[in-house]
Amino acid sequence: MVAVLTMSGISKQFAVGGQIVHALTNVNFEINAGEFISVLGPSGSGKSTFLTLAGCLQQPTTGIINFSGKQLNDLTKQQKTKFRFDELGFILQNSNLISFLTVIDHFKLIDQLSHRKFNRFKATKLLQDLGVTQFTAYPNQLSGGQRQRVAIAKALYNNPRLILADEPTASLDTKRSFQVVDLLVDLAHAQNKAAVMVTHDERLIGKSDRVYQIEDGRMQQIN
Ligand SMILES: Nc1ncnc2c1ncn2[C@@H]1O[C@H](COP(=O)(O)OP(=O)(O)OP(=O)(O)O)[C@@H](O)[C@H]1O
Repeated sequence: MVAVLTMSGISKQFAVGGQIVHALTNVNFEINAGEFISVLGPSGSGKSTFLTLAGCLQQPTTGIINFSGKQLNDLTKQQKTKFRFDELGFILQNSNLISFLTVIDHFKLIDQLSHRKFNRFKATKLLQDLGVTQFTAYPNQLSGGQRQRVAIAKALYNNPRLILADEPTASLDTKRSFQVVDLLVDLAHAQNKAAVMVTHDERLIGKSDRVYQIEDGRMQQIN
């Protein structure tokens, strides 16, 4: 087994109005290449804090985060930005698409930023696999569900080693939700990716290799 992400003894505290909020307490987590892991938790339990730490978007108060043997705590701001772009695929609740770019232009932009030739075949295949065919539409011409599927395709486009999905099915109907989860599971298994999905929806965790639960900032494996 090849560990992609290891979080050891992670705690995160915030100072709010003279009080300390313990968002995460002594979290230990590991995900290997080829694994699909679900993290279940109610609102305010620490799920977003967990994902932002895993995604190198903020620093833990204590603890060590390793990505394929590299300590993320040690990276400079610039190195972190490059690391996120090269290695991570983020799927958020809201699609965060750029209003003045068409669907296909979002993929052209990713290739431009990477100084690569645009791979139209790869972009359209990914979109079609997710049920999106409106390649020349602008975000405001799509439904919320369609926008989210474009965002998922975007996250997968750079072929990331780790996929971090924050309630990725929040704006999708039941059928599409299961399709998206199936796609993430397939990606993990067939392409040896590590994928973490944070969700409150227990119906979606059936195909997970492992399930963690997070409550009041404490995380434990339940399955
Ligand atoms: N930047 C911050 N400053 C102060 N407190 C914070 C900050 N970020 C998170 N918290 C607190 O940490 C705790 C965990 O929050 P977090 O957003 O990680 O939970 P969550 O499970 O993602 O919730 P939700 O599902 O509602 O988004 C909460 O008590 C929250 O108020």
